[in-house]
Amino acid sequence: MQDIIRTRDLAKSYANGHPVFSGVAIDIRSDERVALIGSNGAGKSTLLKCLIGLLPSSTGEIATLGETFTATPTAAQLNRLRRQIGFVFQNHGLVSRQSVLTNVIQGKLGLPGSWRAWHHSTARRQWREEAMDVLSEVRLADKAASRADQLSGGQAQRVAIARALIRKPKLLIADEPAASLDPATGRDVMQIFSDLAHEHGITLVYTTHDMDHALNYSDRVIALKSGGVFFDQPTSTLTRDDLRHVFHS
Ligand SMILES: Nc1ncnc2c1ncn2[C@@H]1O[C@H](COP(=O)(O)OP(=O)(O)OP(=O)(O)O)[C@@H](O)[C@H]1O
Repeated sequence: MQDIIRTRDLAKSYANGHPVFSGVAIDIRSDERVALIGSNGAGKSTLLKCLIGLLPSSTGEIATLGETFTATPTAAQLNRLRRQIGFVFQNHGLVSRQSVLTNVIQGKLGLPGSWRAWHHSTARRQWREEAMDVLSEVRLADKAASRADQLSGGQAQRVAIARALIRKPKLLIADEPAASLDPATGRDVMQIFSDLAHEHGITLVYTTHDMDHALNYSDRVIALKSGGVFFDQPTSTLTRDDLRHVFHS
């Protein structure tokens, strides 16, 4: 299987000099679903951002989606990376006064011809159809005409997943996608996320503090602790006890 993300000897310190992590070597392959875990401040978000070129790393090499760079990608590399990546964050980031359909079509922004994605009325018919297809996949086709601020937290997060999917990404990056949801809704969102990534052959990398979300929706878990990778293992080989060691000294 092809490597989607590969790092060697990756380190990151912020301007204050405190190293967040060092010596990070990971290989994430095509179609894998990877949970990135670690305590608060372990460096999960920092690592995610470095991997996709949104933050400069301090030393080491990164190859993401075939773009190899040290510290930061070039503007052209960043452009190519953005076109192939879908993002979902803890706060869904929908435009509250716009319809669900418009929000999903806006997932096309940044792709060629995307000025037409500002509103569903100017979008290509094909994009409106694609938006309805991805809304069906997250079971929200009946909410297409609703305003985004009329949705529950779980529904909003499902729309955010649809908005990421319409980009037809090779890589989906999700920073704590279920952190603000109640347990049942969080499981529902993670299941949809994990199933759709698998069905579409998209590599999924998500961060979580929830041991069940790490164990139930991934193929592999990478744990950060004490400034480096504590373990990197197939999920099938891990127990809750292994995960507990990540969160306790
Ligand atoms: N912009 C910044 N400038 C300086 N230090 C930062 C900055 N962003 C994060 N840090 C520090 O880097 C470390 C890692 O932060 P990061 O947010 O990556 O951790 P995390 O594992 O994602 O945490 P959480 O689970 O709380 O979201 C923390 O000590 C944090 O205070």
